[in-house]
Amino acid sequence: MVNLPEDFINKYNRLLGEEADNFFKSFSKPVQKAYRINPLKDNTSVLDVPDQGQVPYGQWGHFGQVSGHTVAHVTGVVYSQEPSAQFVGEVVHPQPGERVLDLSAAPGGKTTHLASFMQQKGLLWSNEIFMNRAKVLSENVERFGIQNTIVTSHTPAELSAKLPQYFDKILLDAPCSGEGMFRKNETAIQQWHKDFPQELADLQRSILHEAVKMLRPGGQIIYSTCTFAPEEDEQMIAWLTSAYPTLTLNTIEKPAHAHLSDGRPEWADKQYTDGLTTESLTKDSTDLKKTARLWPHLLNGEGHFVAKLSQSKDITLSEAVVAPLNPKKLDRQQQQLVTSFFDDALVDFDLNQRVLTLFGERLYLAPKETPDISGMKILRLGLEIGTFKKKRFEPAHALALALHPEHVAQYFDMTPTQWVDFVHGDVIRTPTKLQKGWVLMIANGNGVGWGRYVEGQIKNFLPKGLRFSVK
Ligand SMILES: C[S@@+](CC[C@H](N)C(=O)[O-])C[C@H]1O[C@@H](n2cnc3c(N)ncnc32)[C@H](O)[C@@H]1O
Repeated sequence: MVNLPEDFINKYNRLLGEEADNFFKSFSKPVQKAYRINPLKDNTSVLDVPDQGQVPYGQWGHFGQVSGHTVAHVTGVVYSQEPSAQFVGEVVHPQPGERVLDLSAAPGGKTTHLASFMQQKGLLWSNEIFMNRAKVLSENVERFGIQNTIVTSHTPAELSAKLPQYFDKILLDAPCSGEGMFRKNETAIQQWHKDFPQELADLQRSILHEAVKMLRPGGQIIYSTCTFAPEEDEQMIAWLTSAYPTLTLNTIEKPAHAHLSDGRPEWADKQYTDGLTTESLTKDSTDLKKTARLWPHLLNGEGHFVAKLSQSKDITLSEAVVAPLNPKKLDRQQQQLVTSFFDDALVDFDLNQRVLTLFGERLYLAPKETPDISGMKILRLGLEIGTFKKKRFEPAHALALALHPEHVAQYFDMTPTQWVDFVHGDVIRTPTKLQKGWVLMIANGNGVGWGRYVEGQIKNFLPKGLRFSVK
């Protein structure tokens, strides 16, 4: 049983009234584990993760627990994400070809979900303020095989200075007081104190100011938290629409079978939620009912809040123009090495609609929409193709995870035993005749890394940090 802070109990007893009892009982129920299937992969059938039924919204969510050492996880066919968090991506629902910003993106639950909708088309910009967390985000983007994502590590203000009115859709999955995660995460309870939601609300307001600057006329902003706190939810949206009258709240559809709830208009009144008055001034505002709340006592998942707003098409256009990427060209030797890699190893891999560019010694296929990135802290610039090493070119692990078997000249379909050896870092010996050169290593129909075939042996190019022993 979770040990809840007394101030938290008093606050929600007051706010929820008769419903409070069920709400508090939900904290002693087990956390519901879930995952999403990755539609970007060639084979989306999952062999080694339990399927305990579909999450009631979206097409990719299933209940069940994922282990990090399964084929499904290592090949990026599944992403572990609790069910309520899966609703956020459904609300964003980006279209292929759009420019989308995930402003607080680590570790990547929402980014991988948004990429599933975008089908590798358009630009998905995933930013995370903390570099150590941004690295984890970048690894998850790689495993998922996403080709159109730029991963950066900037403050929201640094980003908005570079990308004014740039995005069609912006998700702010905000840093929050995390009350909705109490059941999942003991540390969230320890960090909480009575004034914590208000402190986070101040931070969220400052981030939202920057987010709005990056929204194009007619664009959409989606704001989400994993907390019940009205200060960070209804009060935040009430503030946002009054600070920016050009933003209009949109209705979030709530299919009956999903047990989603409307936002609570009366909770937009801070005097009321602080218990300073018993009659809320905002109780008749129907607009805030358009937002969505996910309550752990009403559905199978943790606590969440989501709001969707549209920017007017008639706002004044920013005078700052965002210049396009100035791709860094290859020298003649690099050009030759890459051409022979593409000719020898790849088949039918669509290089159009993207820009080949060097970033240090690494070669990337950047999304066509990529803006000028000079001076930015970039961790990933679309699809990493490979690295120039003296007089040779080595394909990137990211490329192996993004390619389907039909995109390569030769692949090697591993048996379950060979997969165990491969993820351990071993050489794979095979009587199968292959051409000398790069081989895409396949597990259950999807790429898992590169091998290089020479005389009956496939040398292992799985990055050392990703190797493990299957017990
Ligand atoms: C709710 S988490 C994001 C979860 C992520 N969207 C996902 O689905 O995996 C909020 C993120 O905000 C980041 N954050 C913390 N302080 C921030 C700030 N001042 N500005 C922007 N982001 C911040 C945190 O590091 C954290 O990664």
